[in-house]
Amino acid sequence: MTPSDYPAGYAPRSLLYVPGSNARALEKAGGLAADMLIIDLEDAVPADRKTEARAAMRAAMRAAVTAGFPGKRVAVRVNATGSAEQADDVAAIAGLTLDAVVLPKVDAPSDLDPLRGLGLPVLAMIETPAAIYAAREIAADTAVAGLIAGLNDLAHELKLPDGMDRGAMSHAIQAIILAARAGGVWCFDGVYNTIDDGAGFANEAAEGRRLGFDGKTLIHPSQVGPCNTAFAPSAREIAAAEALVAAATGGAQRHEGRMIEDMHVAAARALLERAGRA
Ligand SMILES: CC(C)(COP(=O)(O)OP(=O)(O)OC[C@H]1O[C@@H](n2cnc3c(N)ncnc32)[C@H](O)[C@@H]1OP(=O)(O)O)[C@@H](O)C(=O)NCCC(=O)NCCSC(=O)C[C@H](O)C(=O)O
Ligand SMILES: [Mg+2]
Repeated sequence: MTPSDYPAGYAPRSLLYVPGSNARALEKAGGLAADMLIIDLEDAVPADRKTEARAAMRAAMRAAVTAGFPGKRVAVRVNATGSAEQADDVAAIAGLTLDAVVLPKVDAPSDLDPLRGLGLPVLAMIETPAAIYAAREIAADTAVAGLIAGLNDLAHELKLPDGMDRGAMSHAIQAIILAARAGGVWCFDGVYNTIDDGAGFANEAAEGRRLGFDGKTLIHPSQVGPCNTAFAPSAREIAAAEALVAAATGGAQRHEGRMIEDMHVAAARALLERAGRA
C-alpha cells in the first residue's frame, strides 16, 4: 500500500502541522504524502503575524479547491478558547471547505462552544493536567471526532525537568487513548521535536501505534513517510491476519501455538480491511 491509495474513510496516519505564516511550507505541503494537513494559526505563528497567517491560510484553501492540496484532508488549528485571537480565527475559517478544526488546550467540553456553529468535526488537543482528567467528557462530546496529545505543552505544565519525557507522561498518554476509545473517537500522538533524528522518530512512531494511537502529528516533511509506514499494516501483519481468518472456526481454538477467540478474528478482519485486503 502506498500513501496515495490509503483509504480516505480511515483515520489519518500522518497529520502534518504547516505554519500559516510560512508561505513556502504552505506551498510545499500540497506535494507531501501526509494524510492530513493542519494549517496552524496557534503556536507556530508569532503573535505579530496572526492576521497575515489567517489571510495566507484562506488563500491556500481557496487555491486548494482547484489544485493546492489534492486528495488531502485539511484542518486548521485555531487559537485556544479564551485567547484574544480565537474569534478572528473562527471568522477566518467560516465557510471554508475543511475536514476538521483543531482546538488546542481543551480543558472542558465548554471550551468547544465557540466552534459549535461551524458544524465541523473537532480534533480536541489534550495538553494540560486538567484536560487529562476531563478527557473522557471531552471525547464524549458530539462535536469531537478525535483527541490529539499535546505533549510539549503537557510536559511544560507538568514541570518535567527533562522536557518531552514520555516515560514521565505515560499515565497521561494512556489516559488520552482510553478516553478516545471510550468515546469512540480517533486519537493521535504528539509531535517529535528532534527533526534530524530519524531513528528516534521511527521508534516513537512505532511506540505510538503499539500504544493504540491511530496516527501521529508531525512537524517536518521528513517525518511523513516513516509515519505512514509505522501506522500502516505491515506485510507480516497482513499475512498473519490472513492466516488467522482462514483458520478461524469460531470460539476458542489453538492457532499457531496460541489461543484465539472471536475478538482476535475481528481484529484481524479490521486490519485486513484497513489494508484494503478484505
Ligand atoms: C521545525 C521547523 C521550524 C524547521 O524549519 P527549517 O529548519 O527551516 O526546515 P527545513 O529547512 O529542514 O525544511 C526543508 C523543506 O521543508 C519545508 N518545510 C519545513 N517544515 C514544513 C512543514 N511543517 N510543512 C511543509 N513544509 C515544511 C521547508 O519550507 C523546506 O522547503 P524547501 O524550501 O523546498 O527546501 C519547520 O519544519 C516548522 O515550522 N515545522 C512546523 C512547526 C509547527 O507547526 N509547530 C506547531 C505545531 S507543533 C505543536 O504545537 C504541538 C503541540 O501543541 C504540543 O504542545 O506538543
Ligand atoms: Mg501545544
